[in-house]
Amino acid sequence: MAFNPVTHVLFDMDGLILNTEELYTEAFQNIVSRYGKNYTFELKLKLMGLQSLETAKMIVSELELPMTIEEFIEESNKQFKLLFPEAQLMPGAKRLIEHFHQNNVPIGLATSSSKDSYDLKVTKHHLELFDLFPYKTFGSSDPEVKNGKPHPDIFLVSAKKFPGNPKPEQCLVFEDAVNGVTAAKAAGMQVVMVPDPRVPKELTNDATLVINSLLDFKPELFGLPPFKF
Ligand SMILES: O=c1[nH]cc([C@@H]2O[C@H](COP(=O)(O)O)[C@@H](O)[C@H]2O)c(=O)[nH]1
Ligand SMILES: [Mg+2]
Repeated sequence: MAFNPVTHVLFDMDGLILNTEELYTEAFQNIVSRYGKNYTFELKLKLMGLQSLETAKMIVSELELPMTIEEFIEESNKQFKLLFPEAQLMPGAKRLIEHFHQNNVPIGLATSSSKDSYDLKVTKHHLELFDLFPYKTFGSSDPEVKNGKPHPDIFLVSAKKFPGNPKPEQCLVFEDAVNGVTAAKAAGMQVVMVPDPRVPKELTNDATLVINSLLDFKPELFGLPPFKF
């Protein structure tokens, strides 16, 4: 399959740059275990990439938790404070972000996380890397992002921040989540998916390209500067 050349790149964060998907699973399992429930991967698949309020609503209702949305959010925040500061980088993320930076490819962050959640995940260990993103959009706290992924809003808002006003087809998105891939396609962008190995293959079909790890990405496929070694 032939890919179209691009000039700009947008990165998802959770599960793509940082291993925070594992940490979300741990955080939510810790809460729902109190009620003898399971935070299954099937449920997680549906809400990965959604805005945080939507996520909380869905978990409380699908698992029929005997607590309010507000209580669930409060308990989640306690878990996140413990777990997120130790988030680790996913394989190849640092190499790829630094490569684009060094080669003057404009990059933006398009995360569904709120700014507070981003701070918890990034401030302690990863500030230097995330400082390489001149443009960042926080989908759960940016009023311009009216609808979360799988709606296209976050990628359109993110693309608008680049100088020169690139068209959607000039932008390449990196995503791990099915909802993120749907959002990127709806925005008219090509999308490289790096899914969790548990994602059923038929749910990856909409991605322009599926790879196992960011280490496998070849920028020249999309007309971007290749790795020299
Ligand atoms: O197990 C989960 N995964 C992901 C999320 C949601 O996904 C968003 C992260 O998305 P992104 O990959 O766009 O940064 C978070 O804000 C969170 O609401 C979640 O709640 N639970
Ligand atoms: Mg993600």
